[in-house]
Amino acid sequence: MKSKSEQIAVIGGGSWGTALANRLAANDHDVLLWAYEKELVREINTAHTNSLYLSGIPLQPKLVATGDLRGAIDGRGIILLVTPVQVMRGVLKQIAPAIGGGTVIANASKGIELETLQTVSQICGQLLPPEAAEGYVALSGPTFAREVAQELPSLIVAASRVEANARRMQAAFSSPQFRVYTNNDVTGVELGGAVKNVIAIAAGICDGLGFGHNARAALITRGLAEMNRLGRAMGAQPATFAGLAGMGDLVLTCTGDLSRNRTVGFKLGQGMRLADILGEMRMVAEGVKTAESVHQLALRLGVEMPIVEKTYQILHEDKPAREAVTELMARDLKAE
Ligand SMILES: NC(=O)C1=CN([C@@H]2O[C@H](COP(=O)(O)OP(=O)(O)OC[C@H]3O[C@@H](n4cnc5c(N)ncnc54)[C@H](O)[C@@H]3O)[C@@H](O)[C@H]2O)C=CC1
Ligand SMILES: O=C(CO)COP(=O)(O)O
Repeated sequence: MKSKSEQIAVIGGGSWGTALANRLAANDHDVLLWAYEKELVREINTAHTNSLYLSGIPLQPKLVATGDLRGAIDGRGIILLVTPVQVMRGVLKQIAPAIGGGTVIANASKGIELETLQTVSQICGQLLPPEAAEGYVALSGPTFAREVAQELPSLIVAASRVEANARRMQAAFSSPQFRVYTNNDVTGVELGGAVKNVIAIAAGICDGLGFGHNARAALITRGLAEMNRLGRAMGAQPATFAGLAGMGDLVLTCTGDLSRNRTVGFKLGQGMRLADILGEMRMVAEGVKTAESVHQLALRLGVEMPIVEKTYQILHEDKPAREAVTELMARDLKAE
């Protein structure tokens, strides 16, 4: 299965941007990776490694990095966004004037902008030409960057309202180890990726408190119910949440030790302070800010999301984790 060679810009040289750029380069596409850190540009181009975010993984020698954001997108048919969501608008504003309507814009980042409560597709809708925004592709699923970079079998969803664009991303990425499904539910795929990070923090807290397997399984299941409720209020298709970008990613991130969000929660559950946890991390745990975004969205839309609410209170209002769990368990008894 060999796709036509594409000219692709990947915006964001963190672990996921690098793993995806490497996957595309392995498929013989012409890939230019924009990295924020100058030393990383040099390292990727000379040593073909990314020791800051993906240590120990040899990268494709043909993968080229640049520190020039505007130059990175010049002449590229596909632009793949992979910066943390909270800086996405600032990055997009710099390149938006140079993006033509025919360019395919894809995004692999997971979260909701705190200031506006918008998803990345909504941000693109504000900043990009209508044709580019309409053809937006959301990439999401259970995919730890390190495992994708190690070429371990992984599955992901490419969702777009323009089917040809979802198929184009599917063809560009697919390999015997990387299987891409298409989907047309952009909202559902984006919400799945954003909400699961918050529930993963909650699952980490639960494990850090030593609450056992029953509690974790219950949290994943009720977390999925909350994801579904928010999705329904925002026009997503319920079936999406039973798929890779919903259940799949929720299970991965709530149970996998490679998850940064789960790790933040685990340390909180063990009694560490959030500021100290984040102070030790170079990488991003999107769920920390997205907990507040999703909590605000739920309030605005009148959607009941008790796990998200308690996670937000633990993270941002200093609520003791044990107290939050006691409150969750004491909620009115009801039918499932
Ligand atoms: N790492 C993973 O396994 C996966 C990550 N994601 C998502 O991908 C997105 C990017 O995460 P990672 O690649 O993991 O990042 P990372 O945590 O590995 O690295 C942080 C990234 O943020 C960039 N950055 C920091 N400050 C910046 C600024 N002011 N402007 C622009 N860039 C800045 C850094 O250059 C680096 O690329 C997130 O939304 C994450 O949820 C999605 C699937 C898998
Ligand atoms: O989204 C991810 C896997 O699908 C990565 O999760 P973390 O950001 O929690 O590491």
